[in-house]
Amino acid sequence: MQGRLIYLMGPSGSGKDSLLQAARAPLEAHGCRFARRVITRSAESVGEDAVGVTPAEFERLEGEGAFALSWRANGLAYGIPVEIDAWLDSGQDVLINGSRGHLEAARQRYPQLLAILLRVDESVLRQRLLARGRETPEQIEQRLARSRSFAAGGQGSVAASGQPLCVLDNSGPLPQTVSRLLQLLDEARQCA
Ligand SMILES: Nc1ncnc2c1ncn2[C@@H]1O[C@H](COP(=O)(O)OP(=O)(O)O)[C@@H](O)[C@H]1O
Ligand SMILES: O=P(O)(O)OC[C@H]1O[C@H](OP(=O)(O)OP(=O)(O)O)[C@H](O)[C@@H]1O
Repeated sequence: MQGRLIYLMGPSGSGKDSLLQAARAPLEAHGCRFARRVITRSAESVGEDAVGVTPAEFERLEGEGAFALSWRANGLAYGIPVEIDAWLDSGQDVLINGSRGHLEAARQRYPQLLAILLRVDESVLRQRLLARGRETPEQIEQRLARSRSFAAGGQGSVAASGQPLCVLDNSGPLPQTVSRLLQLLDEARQCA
């Protein structure tokens, strides 16, 4: 049986990377794989364990078909390595850090994907982004504005497609969100 693509998305600062790290061990114990993203952001930048490449390298990799999914946002390019297809084909579930803006394109390629939207109140988001210190205050405001435009439910928003979407709140302590994620994935497995 084909594995399931679990597509985690949410605004900058909602805790995607923290959740991926915290849930990694229990999910790997269940055979779930984690894709390492390729990003045109310097490798030493704070945050996730991604492969940092130059824009030219990214274009070359993309042209060679190295990515199962790729998108541009926040002035950066992001790629999910094509090796996830072999993992899915061998029946393993794969969890990725996705983009709200790319969700519909991702569904075209993976119609069975499980979409999970991580959310946090905007005031908490701003505080977390400032505390993380990876972006400038101006970049943080741009990310918050991007988030508001998705939340408004207009064209291109995650809510506009009418497709199933699980919402996971990360306003509370991270261990609580991890438990809810594991529970949600268990339920989804039983429905599959
Ligand atoms: N549940 C939580 N409670 C408190 N702080 C959190 C929680 N989840 C994430 N954070 C913090 O919020 C900041 C943004 O989280 P991060 O995982 O980098 O978000 P994202 O990957 O979605 O941008 C980080 O400094 C992280 O430590
Ligand atoms: O369409 P969106 O949902 O806005 O997503 C755009 C991009 O922003 C996030 O990445 P990134 O790691 O750069 O940002 P973050 O860690 O600040 O969330 C997310 O993982 C997407 O790659």
